[in-house]
Amino acid sequence: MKDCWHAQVKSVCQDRASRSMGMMSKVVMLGDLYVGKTCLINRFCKNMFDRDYKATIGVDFEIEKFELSGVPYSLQIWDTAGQEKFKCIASAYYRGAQVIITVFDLADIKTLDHTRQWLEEAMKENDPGSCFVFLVGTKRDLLSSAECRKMERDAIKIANEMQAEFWSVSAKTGENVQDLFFRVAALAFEDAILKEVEGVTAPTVIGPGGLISKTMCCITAPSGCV
Ligand SMILES: Nc1nc2c(ncn2[C@@H]2O[C@H](COP(=O)(O)OP(=O)(O)OP(=O)(O)O)[C@@H](O)[C@H]2O)c(=O)[nH]1
Repeated sequence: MKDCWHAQVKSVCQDRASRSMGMMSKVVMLGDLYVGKTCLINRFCKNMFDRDYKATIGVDFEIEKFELSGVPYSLQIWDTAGQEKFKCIASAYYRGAQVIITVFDLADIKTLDHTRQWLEEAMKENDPGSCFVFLVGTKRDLLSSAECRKMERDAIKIANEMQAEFWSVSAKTGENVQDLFFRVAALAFEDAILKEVEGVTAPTVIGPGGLISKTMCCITAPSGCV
């Protein structure tokens, strides 16, 4: 069965690769103003960090291109404004997300409390269970290791409630930023391929993903597949 699943995945990848047919997944970043959403995207997509704050007006997006198992693959990363006055514009872009990243500032506990509300808003526009959810604490560089561990304990509780994967990062130093987005890409890519493989039911939880770089990816079979 596992061999059969691998063969089907391989055939979908080969077919797409031979036809140079790309795949794309939509990622939506949300969270309070000033938590560092734009900086996180800029660190990953442009390897840059800007210490000056420029509020996002409504929404913005970046496309990051990869090649996974020979298949051209892109993440369309939507950066939404945290300011209340732009909420109605930004929420129009929540629909159809494969991945929702709720972002908070590790140095500001109230932004962590607000992540539940942000996720609730995003899930009004998406079907339950249709998205991978990440909870990401930013500005890790501003905290001592002890402060960081304390915040992370609180954040993990909320991540468990949200059924989200928790990551602690810094856009300033770049710590964990690339690993976070590679993990996002691996999960979203596996999910997109699974949906294409006929007769395979997508599992609720997908395994640890594969090793992924901008030029290669190794896909693991879902845990439910024997
Ligand atoms: N020290 C430190 N500062 C950061 C980090 N990430 C962002 N900042 C700073 O935090 C401020 C806000 O960052 P943005 O990325 O603009 O925040 P945002 O969440 O996109 O804000 P809105 O667009 O209003 O929703 C800026 O002054 C950044 O320089 C980080 O990892 N470490």
